[in-house]
Amino acid sequence: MNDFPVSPVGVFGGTFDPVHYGHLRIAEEIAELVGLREMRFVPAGIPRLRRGPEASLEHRVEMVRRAIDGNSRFILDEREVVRGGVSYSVDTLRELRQELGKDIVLCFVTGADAFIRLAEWHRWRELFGLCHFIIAARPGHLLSAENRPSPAALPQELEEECRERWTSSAEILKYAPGGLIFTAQTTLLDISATAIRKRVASGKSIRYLVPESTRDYIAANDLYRE
Ligand SMILES: Nc1ncnc2c1ncn2[C@@H]1O[C@H](COP(=O)(O)OP(=O)(O)OP(=O)(O)O)[C@@H](O)[C@H]1O
Ligand SMILES: O=C(O)c1ccc[n+]([C@@H]2O[C@H](COP(=O)([O-])O)[C@@H](O)[C@H]2O)c1
Repeated sequence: MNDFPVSPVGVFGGTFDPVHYGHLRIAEEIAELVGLREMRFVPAGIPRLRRGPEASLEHRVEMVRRAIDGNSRFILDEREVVRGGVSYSVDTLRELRQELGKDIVLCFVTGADAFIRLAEWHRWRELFGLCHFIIAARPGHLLSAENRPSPAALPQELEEECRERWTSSAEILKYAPGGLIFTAQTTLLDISATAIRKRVASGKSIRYLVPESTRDYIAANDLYRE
């Protein structure tokens, strides 16, 4: 426990194939709501538990770099692509804790769809010793009346591990380096990278789903065309 509030650091891991306004908007709202001193966008090298990605690592990183440019709280953290190979969040969080210190508050951001699969992650129980989780609702993965993923959506071992960790107070997160789970009431945006890739492949517009920098980059590099 920290004796005084510590301004947390957000860690937003993703495949970002490509980054879109769903990511950017929840990152902005969570940074504001939780009072993050920074939000680190961490593009995955080779992501676990999914096929792909379609765009190369360099392209995905570059799209994130351009999309967050100009937001002083948003930072590109390239450690997973530099590390190479399959990306394990436990390695990333361990490194960050070592660099930033044992008292720093780390908040790992996930959409509800990603969180319900947490028990499939590498050394997943260790994650709670390293960070808090901030869950963003996502259309199709709505939250229960208690503002959590419905217990029925969580596998039993995850539900049990989470049971004593839920908090409805963003303020309380600042007093412990990790171990709690908070659901953020962010704007529901039905935007996914899958739908964006499909739209590009079929020659449809992606304007207003992604920043203009991302749209320009995809066009200039001929990404996601079949
Ligand atoms: N529209 C959204 N609302 C809330 N969370 C989101 C949204 N889009 C992505 N996320 C979350 O952001 C993180 C990174 O997402 P990712 O880069 O895989 O994008 P995606 O749109 O889910 O991609 P794909 O469609 O390729 O699976 C995940 O935790 C995911 O749940
Ligand atoms: O560490 C793991 O085993 C692990 C398994 C699946 C996903 N993750 C992380 O979760 C984040 C979101 O993943 P994704 O596939 O939804 O883009 C991203 O940072 C991934 O590296 C991590």
